[in-house]
Amino acid sequence: MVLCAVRRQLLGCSSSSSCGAWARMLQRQSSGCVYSSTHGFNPEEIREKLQAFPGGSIDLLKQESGVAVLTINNPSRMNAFSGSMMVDLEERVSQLESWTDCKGLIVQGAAGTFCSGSDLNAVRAISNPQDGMKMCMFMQNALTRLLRLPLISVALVEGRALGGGAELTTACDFRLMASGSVIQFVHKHMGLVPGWGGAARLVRIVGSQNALKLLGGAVKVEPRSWPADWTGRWSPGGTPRQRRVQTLCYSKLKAGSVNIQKDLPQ
Ligand SMILES: CCCC(=O)SCCNC(=O)CCNC(=O)[C@H](O)C(C)(C)COP(=O)(O)OP(=O)(O)OC[C@H]1O[C@@H](n2cnc3c(N)ncnc32)[C@H](O)[C@@H]1OP(=O)(O)O
Repeated sequence: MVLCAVRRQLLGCSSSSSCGAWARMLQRQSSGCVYSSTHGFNPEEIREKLQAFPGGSIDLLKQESGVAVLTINNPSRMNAFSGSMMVDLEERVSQLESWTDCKGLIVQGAAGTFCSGSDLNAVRAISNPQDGMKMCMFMQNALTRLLRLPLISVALVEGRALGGGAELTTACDFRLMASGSVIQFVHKHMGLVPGWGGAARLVRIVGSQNALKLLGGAVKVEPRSWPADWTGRWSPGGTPRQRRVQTLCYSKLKAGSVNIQKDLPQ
């Protein structure tokens, strides 16, 4: 029965309302973290340390439509992630994991920009490599769980997505870029590698050659230079999954909360 339900879901069956629920339940069972105690990782310990760097918030709006909106909210620092926001993110992901009716997720930044990555003040204050590593493990776990949520997720990029902000966009199924927006893996300027798992996810999205170019050159990705199949920008064809997310995004965009990118249908 389980296999049958999965198969029906894979075949795009929509006749049974329980079909999607089954698949979501199974996917939820297979979701999990990258790092656990077997890797010497103690989330409670790093949570406590991260809370010492407060500021901003990660806000979750659960809409009756089953579409959730996750907002990175720290405008005075261009939505950089403070330590407490990292803990917030993990909590919001847990809330989404237990919201079984959630169908779609929009990840956006507050006040017209997406996210400028890790809060550099917190990064500097986490002064030893061990804690830096634990912070990265914590974020990799949270973003892996975000990506594995059994729903369609889209990063709505307005303004800049830099460093960890660029990595965050790779933890969504799709990236939708407003005109004038930029995604840039600026890590190399600081002698860093993407510590939030963004490099591995980027390879899956754009392939290893393109990922090397984007990471090694800190190339600015702008809406026109980011091919449609990387972003999931509107196109008449596409897979049923792409069409569903496009419809979802379009209704959100029509509602007026972000600027409509020129190449979206009017
Ligand atoms: C594994 C994760 C690795 C990482 O994410 S490392 C962080 C990577 N991100 C960055 O390097 C971005 C650094 N920020 C910038 O380049 C610029 O601030 C940015 C985003 C282009 C915006 O430039 P402008 O529009 O000129 O605005 P601004 O520089 O005056 O910034 C406004 C206020 O926001 C602050 N801010 C921006 N990004 C921040 C960050 N990541 N951490 C901490 N504070 C940050 C900035 O310091 C400024 O604050 P204040 O008004 O001077 O008090």
